Amino acid sequence: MSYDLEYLKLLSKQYPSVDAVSTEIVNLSAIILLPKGTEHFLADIHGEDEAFDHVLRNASGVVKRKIDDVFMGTLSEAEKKSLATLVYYPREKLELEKAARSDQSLAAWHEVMMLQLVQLCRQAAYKYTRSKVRKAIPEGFQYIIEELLHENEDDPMKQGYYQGILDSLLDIGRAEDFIVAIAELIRKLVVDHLHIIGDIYDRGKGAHLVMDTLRRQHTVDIQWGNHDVLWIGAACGSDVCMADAIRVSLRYGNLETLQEGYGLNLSPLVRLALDKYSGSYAPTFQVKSKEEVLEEKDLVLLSRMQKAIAIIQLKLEGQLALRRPELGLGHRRLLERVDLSRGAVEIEGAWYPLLDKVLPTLDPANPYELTAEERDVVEKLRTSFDHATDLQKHIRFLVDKGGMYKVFNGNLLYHGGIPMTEAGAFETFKLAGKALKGKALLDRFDDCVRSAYYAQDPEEKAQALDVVWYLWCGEKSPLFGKSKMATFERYFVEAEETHKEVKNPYYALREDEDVCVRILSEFGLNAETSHIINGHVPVKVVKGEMPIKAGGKLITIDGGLSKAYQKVTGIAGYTLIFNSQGMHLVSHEPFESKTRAVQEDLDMLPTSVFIEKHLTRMLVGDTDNGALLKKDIEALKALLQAYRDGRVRER
Ligand SMILES: O=P(O)(O)OC[C@H]1O[C@](O)(COP(=O)(O)O)[C@@H](O)[C@@H]1O
Ligand SMILES: [Mn+2]
Repeated sequence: MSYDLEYLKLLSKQYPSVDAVSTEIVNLSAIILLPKGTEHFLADIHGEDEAFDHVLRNASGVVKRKIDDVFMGTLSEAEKKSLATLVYYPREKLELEKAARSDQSLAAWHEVMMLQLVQLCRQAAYKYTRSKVRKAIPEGFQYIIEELLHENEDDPMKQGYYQGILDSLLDIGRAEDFIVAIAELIRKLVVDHLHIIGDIYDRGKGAHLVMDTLRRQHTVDIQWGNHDVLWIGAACGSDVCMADAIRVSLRYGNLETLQEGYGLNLSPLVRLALDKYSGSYAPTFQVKSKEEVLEEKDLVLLSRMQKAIAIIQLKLEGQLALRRPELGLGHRRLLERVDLSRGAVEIEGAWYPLLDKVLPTLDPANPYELTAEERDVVEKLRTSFDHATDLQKHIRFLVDKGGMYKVFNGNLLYHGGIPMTEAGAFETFKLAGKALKGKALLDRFDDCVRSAYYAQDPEEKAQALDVVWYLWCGEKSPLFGKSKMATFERYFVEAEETHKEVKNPYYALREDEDVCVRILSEFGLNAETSHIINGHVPVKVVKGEMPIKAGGKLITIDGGLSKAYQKVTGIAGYTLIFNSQGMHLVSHEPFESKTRAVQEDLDMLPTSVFIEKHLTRMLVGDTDNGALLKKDIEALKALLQAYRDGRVRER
């Protein structure tokens, strides 16, 4: 490859001499020979912050495995568990020990723990360059940790020096801070890159806490799930997305995300609920699966609020279906098919009695029109969403770090599916008058989400926001992919056949290896070595379903990290781990609680489900980043040559 002289001159600003450029060439050439960093894949968190946090802290069992390796035969099982808890939750564990020990015993314990953590950290760091480890060390401890990692405490020449560092940390009261810092470093080193395959948001109470954790994560990418785009739409100005995001939260009694997390003011909705829905309501509006015991009167209020916002959602949804007929959401215009005098609704040609006939805000002549009071509620909620600083920060992060899909180190990651016909062809969908399918369709949807966030032109933004709603619940949405979202039917109709949401043919076809090969090729991947990593539909392990499909080409990792799904999966989530030696899928056992984890050294240790071992170790040079580094090395070599033959002068 030949390089433009101007480009080399520009590069010489960063590497101004033969020495500088040579050092960098040696450095990069060494890096590409190191084993690749470990990638972790998680999906379908659904707001379950404590289980998610634990899985991240214990690196899906990798931390415990490293402890077992390093301290085999030297520590008891109880000691190893206690050390593991210290790595996962250093602050909490330190507090517990402080309360339980005398000063003298505490100091002795600190010293032992510091030593053990350094040994463990060495093991976690061994496959990285010094420079990478240095950058990962928390502020304030760079020098000390680096020294300790690169000294051997058994070397008689260095013993005094090594011990001296630990003693002075104890002496000056910095032992606890040191332990917190090195535990954080260990956790960072074992998860080099995190991939989230969608649905951070939904029914669990802590999506906002998960988002905070993700923002602190050093490298992460997110493939949006349908619940995530619902919140993106809600935060960017779509009132129908906002109404539905609130409705789902209330349905699961999740006020934490709305109120504590984002400080959203729900009082206008409370007033509407009390004013219009103070009578009886169908049991389908009752709060589902709330663990904490709420008082009866609170539950009743939540149900009434849920009903009030559900009606607003159904009206706004009808308006959207009318203003964007091209999205094919006409079948969701159900309020116009409600006959209050008969107390029934017509769905696909059949009449069903309404489970709840108290619809005081419904005007049969204008079924999709909000009443003045409803309009006022929507406006006030909108103001609240627009001004929710933390929500807006989270959504910006979600948009910037997220996408419809990702191609990363030979794998294709997406939440739902690629819309397909029964015959197995990529199904087309028209967006802005253009029929699109496969990768092009996903790319266009991706653009729409970004426009929903960034577009300045109000009409462009409004169009994009309606597409975001479609992504949440549309039949040909790659993130949803079911014939309908039967929200109305679930609330108002008893007949179960109306609740059925028929999945896109993709979900059956993905069992077929040829189909997966075609999908991988569509995204420019070599199907021989690549995998599709999928979420969205919980794997029914209890019914014998396997997460590995299509001869290993597709791995679906929605294992029910969320408690709501554990009945169908029978496990408590999956993590896929992709390190230099291959791919490893593990399943988790249910997580009790952070409190019990800290107090009883309870862990959430995984069971191995599937392993695909590489014949040779995969090196940094074999990764996407490695390919970029190799290009950099070529350019640097050209610069070195240019210095040598005088075309570029050293600075
Ligand atoms: O159990 P609920 O609250 O009615 O929610 C069910 C809804 O959730 C969905 O399953 C969507 O959520 P997922 O993306 O997690 O599957 C819809 O298909 C369905 O209508
Ligand atoms: Mn989903």
